Amino acid sequence: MTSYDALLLLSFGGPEGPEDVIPFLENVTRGRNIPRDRLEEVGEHYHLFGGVSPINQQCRDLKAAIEADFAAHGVDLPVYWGNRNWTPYLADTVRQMKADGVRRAAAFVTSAYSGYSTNDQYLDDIARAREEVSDAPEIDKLPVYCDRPGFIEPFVDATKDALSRLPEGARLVFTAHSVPLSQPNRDLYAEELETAARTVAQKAAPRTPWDLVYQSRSGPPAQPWLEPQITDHLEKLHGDGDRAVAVVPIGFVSDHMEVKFDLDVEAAERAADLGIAFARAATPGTDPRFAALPRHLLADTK
Ligand SMILES: CC1=C(CCC(=O)O)c2cc3nc(cc4[nH]c(cc5[nH]c(cc1n2)c(C)c5CCC(=O)O)c(CCC(=O)O)c4C)C(CCC(=O)O)=C3C
Ligand SMILES: [Fe+2]
Repeated sequence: MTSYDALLLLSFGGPEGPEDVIPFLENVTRGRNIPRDRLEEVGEHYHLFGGVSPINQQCRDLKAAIEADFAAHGVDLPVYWGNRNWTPYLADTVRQMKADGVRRAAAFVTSAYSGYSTNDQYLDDIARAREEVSDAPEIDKLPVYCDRPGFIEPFVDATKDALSRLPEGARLVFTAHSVPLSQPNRDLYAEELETAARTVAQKAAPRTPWDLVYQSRSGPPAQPWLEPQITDHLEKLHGDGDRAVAVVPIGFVSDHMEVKFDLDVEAAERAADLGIAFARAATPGTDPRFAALPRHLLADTK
């Protein structure tokens, strides 16, 4: 079905204990002009969870789910896992792949969209890791998958579920990670998010009004980023008389820290202060339809 001899699961990485938090944040923000205050604040988010980001376990679980999907469908490819910002570091994974005799791998990235942070930066990671390993295997990133059923359908079900936990008349608020307006491919990222949100809204609740907003901005306050921010938007909705929102993290594939803190703690608290009923939709995580996506994307390759 494919000329690849391995699948590489490529992700962001996160700390696995309190002593990892600062070195992890330094890795993420190296050369990126993030104020020290912001770093300390984000460090506190991780410490609230014992210094452990959920993202690494989610990657282990997703890797196991992909392996199970491959096994159930007769796809005989080993699955490797590497990260940009924490162990297992991508370069170490590439070194292991080479040692195992892998020649040509396809990379499935835990980010569904085009845009710099969501696509191009992962391509840079692959190029840099390959430079560190002599005679490294070839690695092709699989295509952006924000429009694929394996990504959309789990969100449709999760959106229906979140609405079912709320009173009548709830609004839908789709949310994604903000990026600086100066970031390359920012418009493409925002357009793809808009399309994904519209598709999920139409399938899950065609008559429910929806908005697309952003979260987790960092950078210097004077630097413009994609807006509105979710917390500001909750205030606006409150002013308009809305009293229930289902929040759908359409910009993410798992319930990692940006979901567990920025939505489940920060945005939920703001909603509670405003007297807005709040339900957060699950991300695809290890949904079998999502775990089948690497196989479907591979089937389209030569
Ligand atoms: C578009 C996008 C995604 C979605 C695509 C994808 O999933 O890849 C994403 C995901 C994530 N972002 C994450 C964590 C962080 N992102 C930061 C900083 C930044 N993110 C940015 C963008 C994005 N980020 C940007 C433009 C910055 C500014 C610095 C820079 O230009 O690079 C910082 C620094 C502190 C802060 O300022 O917040 C942290 C700690 C985690 C791990 C969560 C966990 O540990 O569970 C995940 C999955
Ligand atoms: Fe981020």
